[in-house]
Amino acid sequence: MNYDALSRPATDPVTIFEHFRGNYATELLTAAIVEFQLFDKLRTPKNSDQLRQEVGLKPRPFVVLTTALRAMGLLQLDTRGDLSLTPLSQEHLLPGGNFFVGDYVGLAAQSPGVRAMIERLKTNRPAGGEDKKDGAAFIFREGVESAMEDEQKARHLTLALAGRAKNVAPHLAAKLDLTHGETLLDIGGGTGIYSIACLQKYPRLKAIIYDRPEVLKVPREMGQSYGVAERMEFVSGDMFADSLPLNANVILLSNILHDWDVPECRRLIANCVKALPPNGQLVVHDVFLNDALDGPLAVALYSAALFTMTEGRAYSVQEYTQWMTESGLRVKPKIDTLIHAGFLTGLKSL
Ligand SMILES: C[S@@+](CC[C@H](N)C(=O)[O-])C[C@H]1O[C@@H](n2cnc3c(N)ncnc32)[C@H](O)[C@@H]1O
Repeated sequence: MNYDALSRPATDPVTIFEHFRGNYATELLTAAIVEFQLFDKLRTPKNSDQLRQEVGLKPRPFVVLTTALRAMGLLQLDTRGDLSLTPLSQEHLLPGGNFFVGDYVGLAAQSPGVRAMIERLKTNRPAGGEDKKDGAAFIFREGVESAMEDEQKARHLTLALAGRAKNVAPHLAAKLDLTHGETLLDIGGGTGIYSIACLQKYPRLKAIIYDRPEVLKVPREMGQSYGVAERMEFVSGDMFADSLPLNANVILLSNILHDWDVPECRRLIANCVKALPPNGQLVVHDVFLNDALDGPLAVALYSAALFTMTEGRAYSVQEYTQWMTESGLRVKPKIDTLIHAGFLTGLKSL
């Protein structure tokens, strides 16, 4: 009997993900206090870019750190771009204050997680990316040591994502209207579970799973188990360097753009739009920070996880909409799926 990718979990696993990512709050807060003395440097409000240069961080780590601290209610940003302390951080995180708790938080300063986070923030490089032993998880591009090129590691990492995908895919398939979808190109498709759910919902739909060669071994097996293999195609390539298949009228980027920095996101969106026919759709399925980049806290902490593992972070609807619009797409309002995720659909004009 075939597996069913459309049945939903009876309970919402979101809190498990939130507990699991809680360590990033400890790591970022401790790094801000102990390593960067960020609160001390903000005794008077300071332009955000000036503070960034003072602490010596590149834009991506600085955004990840300050987004989380703003989501924790410890920093605020005004309309001129000045960062300042909140009453909470003023009272408890300024050295010398009667109710200062920074030394207490500093007890975690030598923990391996905090040290690793400080290293990532300072270097702006993903864990394993320069390391021939491990390789970076989930990302491949020329010049980065990637775990996705190793059969066992690629399988392990890809199957680990299946746990999340099986919960979320039924929600995506229920809300993504593919009535006019003929072929869905799932770029960086991993297990292919999102496509498989759509194939089960839409019996005439076909799907192309595009990924690295070692990863593609997994969705080939999944297609058989879920009984949709005859409508699946598998194409290996480098989504940045190689041309994308041209025979799809819907392209899905599920949990892809959050792995990359802004220039790569813009490039990939532009490449997808080029590969689509007129009236084709680009679907960006991901997590979303709010447009002010000060929350929600759960997404800000997930952004830290993405930051340490990949070259990306979480982005806002406004950021994605800007990149999609500049590539010529008309973007529809976000629709939520599960576990802080949702999708934006961009329509290519005729
Ligand atoms: C975070 S996973 C997302 C998997 C799946 N779409 C999901 O939502 O669970 C990122 C995927 O992108 C693939 N990938 C990374 N860099 C790539 C590249 N340059 N070309 C093609 N695929 C790539 C990885 O192998 C991995 O399967």
